[in-house]
Amino acid sequence: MPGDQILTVAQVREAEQALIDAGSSIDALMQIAGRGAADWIWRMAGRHKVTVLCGPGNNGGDGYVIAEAIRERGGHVVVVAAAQPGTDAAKNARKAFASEVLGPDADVSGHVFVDCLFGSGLTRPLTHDHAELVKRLAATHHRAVAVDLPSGVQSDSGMLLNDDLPRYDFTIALGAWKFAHFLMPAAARVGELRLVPIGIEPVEGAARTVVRPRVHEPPADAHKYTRGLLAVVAGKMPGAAILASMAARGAGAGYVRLFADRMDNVPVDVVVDTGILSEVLSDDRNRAILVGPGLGRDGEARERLAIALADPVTAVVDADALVLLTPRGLAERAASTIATPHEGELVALERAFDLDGSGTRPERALALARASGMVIVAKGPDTVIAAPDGRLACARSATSWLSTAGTGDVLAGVIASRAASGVPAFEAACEGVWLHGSAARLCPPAFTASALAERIPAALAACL
Ligand SMILES: NC(=O)C1=CN([C@@H]2O[C@H](COP(=O)(O)OP(=O)(O)OC[C@H]3O[C@@H](n4cnc5c(N)ncnc54)[C@H](O)[C@@H]3O)[C@@H](O)[C@H]2O)[C@@H](O)CC1
Ligand SMILES: Nc1ncnc2c1ncn2[C@@H]1O[C@H](COP(=O)(O)OP(=O)(O)O)[C@@H](O)[C@H]1O
Ligand SMILES: [K+]
Repeated sequence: MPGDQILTVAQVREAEQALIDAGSSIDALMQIAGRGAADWIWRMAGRHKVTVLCGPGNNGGDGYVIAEAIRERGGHVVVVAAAQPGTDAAKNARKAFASEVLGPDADVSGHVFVDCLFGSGLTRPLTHDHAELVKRLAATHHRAVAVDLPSGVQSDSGMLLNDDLPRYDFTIALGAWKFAHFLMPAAARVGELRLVPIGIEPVEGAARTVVRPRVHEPPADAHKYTRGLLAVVAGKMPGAAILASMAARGAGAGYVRLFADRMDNVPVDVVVDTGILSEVLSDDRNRAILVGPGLGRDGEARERLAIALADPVTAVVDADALVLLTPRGLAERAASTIATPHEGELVALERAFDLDGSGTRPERALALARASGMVIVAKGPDTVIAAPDGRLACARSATSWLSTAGTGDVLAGVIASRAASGVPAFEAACEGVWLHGSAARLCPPAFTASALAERIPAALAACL
């Protein structure tokens, strides 16, 4: 779906050029983009006052188109020009706006502030005057909407080029998503996201957003083994593996078997095996294995990890196992491996695989995926999933209530369950991330990891 793709500035330019080569024009694309954005703003503002701040480039051009579209509908709209239009398309859009344009010193307030100062063309920090103007207008309006990107944000990295930029209620992406819509720190400022399509074709090799998976009911003749047997390897602190098992039970696998030393404190519907790990794993009905939550980091943990990685099924490697993992430990693996590091574990893995950790989060995740041969789920407020073959996906920011102990164990369990259900590694990782974020939305505030695990089936229900 072209609507899922996330493009770099260079990819957007190339894609827009392809549309122009095929007979369109920048002016025509600006009309489609601006009028599409105006539809969203109209829904938000109705007849309340809208102030559009226009910059010198094509983002400013979009602003004049938006203002004219709202004016034509009878809305109350004011344009503040931070600078004169500099591109031909922006000049044409300015000419077509049939109302007054105010200078940057005008004292304006209103309901909705629309930021069309700079978009993807921003290459350096906003000047002091521009930054102050954006902040002032955001403060004198009830709601703030960024068109394409909040001004002051770097499109490809999500970095903020200025301090102290406003937070927006909405960001309306034009043509395609940009990385800054998903990557921190920008992702914390964009608010709700909307996309206005302008006819951009699918771009080969483009990153994608994590979207709701399509999940099918088990076939009529399904039994627990055909739905997938998942082995969860516990260790020193069995609580984490129990949590992962509980989450896994609700994410599709037919049978979750926990390998642990003890049977106490385990919910009745988690099956525990206290046998010898290599024998538990030699069961050829196993479809996936999860190792790491609560594993510990001693010699026994190392041994359990080695046995798990020797198993010829998809492995999800999390928590302590990520710290113990070495390139040698993966050398013999033929089956897929999915690693789910948070930032600290990502740094440890980069060191283990001799990577310098430079670049944006997607670039780092891709470099690690290529170097290690694993699918990398770089989790955090801006979760990124990368595959060794170059596929890349970014998740929409999930609720920050997820920042509580044990939610990572839940994520690992859900991904492992999707893999056990027969979903290939990269897709299982994306599905797991989506289900995890969606279950979190279904929880009340200050939820616990076990409450999150209990909501996984409700999240799954939305995918049927
Ligand atoms: N190219 C196209 O076909 C379309 C582009 N569209 C819009 O065009 C935007 C990109 O337009 P532009 O490339 O003109 O870029 P912008 O409007 O984002 O920026 C304008 C120009 O300002 C200069 N500049 C960069 N940083 C600056 C700073 N801190 N202070 C002062 N000047 C600075 C740069 O030379 C840049 O090209 C997109 O974000 C989108 O809103 C849409 O209208 C859809 C069609
Ligand atoms: N501020 C945040 N916003 C959104 N999601 C978050 C935030 N902080 C953590 N998360 C998510 O919560 C989970 C935390 O995992 P992790 O750090 O491994 O915690 P734990 O080890 O306690 O289980 C990850 O899925 C991560 O993406
Ligand atoms: K903008």
